[in-house]
Amino acid sequence: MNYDLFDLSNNGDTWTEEICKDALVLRQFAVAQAPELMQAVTEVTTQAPFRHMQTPGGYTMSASLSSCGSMGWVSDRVGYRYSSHDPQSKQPWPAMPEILSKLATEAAEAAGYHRFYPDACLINRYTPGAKMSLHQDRNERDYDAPIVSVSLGVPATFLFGGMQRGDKTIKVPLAHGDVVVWGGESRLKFHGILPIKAGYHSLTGEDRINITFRVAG
Ligand SMILES: O=C(O)CCC(=O)C(=O)O
Ligand SMILES: [Fe+2]
Repeated sequence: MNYDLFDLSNNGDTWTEEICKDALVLRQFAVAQAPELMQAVTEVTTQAPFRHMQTPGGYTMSASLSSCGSMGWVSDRVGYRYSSHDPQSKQPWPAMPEILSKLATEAAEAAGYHRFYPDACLINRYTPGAKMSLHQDRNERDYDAPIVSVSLGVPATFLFGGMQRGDKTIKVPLAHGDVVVWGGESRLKFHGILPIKAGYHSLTGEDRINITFRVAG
């Protein structure tokens, strides 16, 4: 099997696994709060609905997305970037609900990153078959802050690679409530999501929801 992450700690309900240096999975870290997190996601996406963005290369992303916080990630024919406004509504992105920012700060702390205060929260929705190709998160202004990424609903296989697109990848199964935190030497590593298999979760239906926190600057 290609999956044997090193178990760093185990507190019974939640445990921590290392993908590689400076990349951790906090298993089940967000399970207890998941219903409230989903409620916050629904509040955000009522104001800024999920949409499929265009890539600079002219493709349409299979995951649909929304954002909250002072900066939101956008993609169009011009490129990838952060914007203070939702290009669809021309309004500022919805404020980041406290339950989301607090969870992000706590998860970062649990992974050893102190004082992580994200200004950008990207929400990805994957329906069956949707995926995210290997990419680096590199539109943020500085790379000192980690990325905190929360999985809800239907499971996924996360690919985590190296500094080059062609580097070998590790397959990491992500379940409802798992949180991945990567920073330091892993901050710019390529990662992606394999096509989501058909499934069902009582909180999200057929979807997988991913909430990704960054300091965009
Ligand atoms: O859905 C995920 O778990 C990863 C999302 C991601 O890599 C991103 O939004 O940049
Ligand atoms: Fe990413």
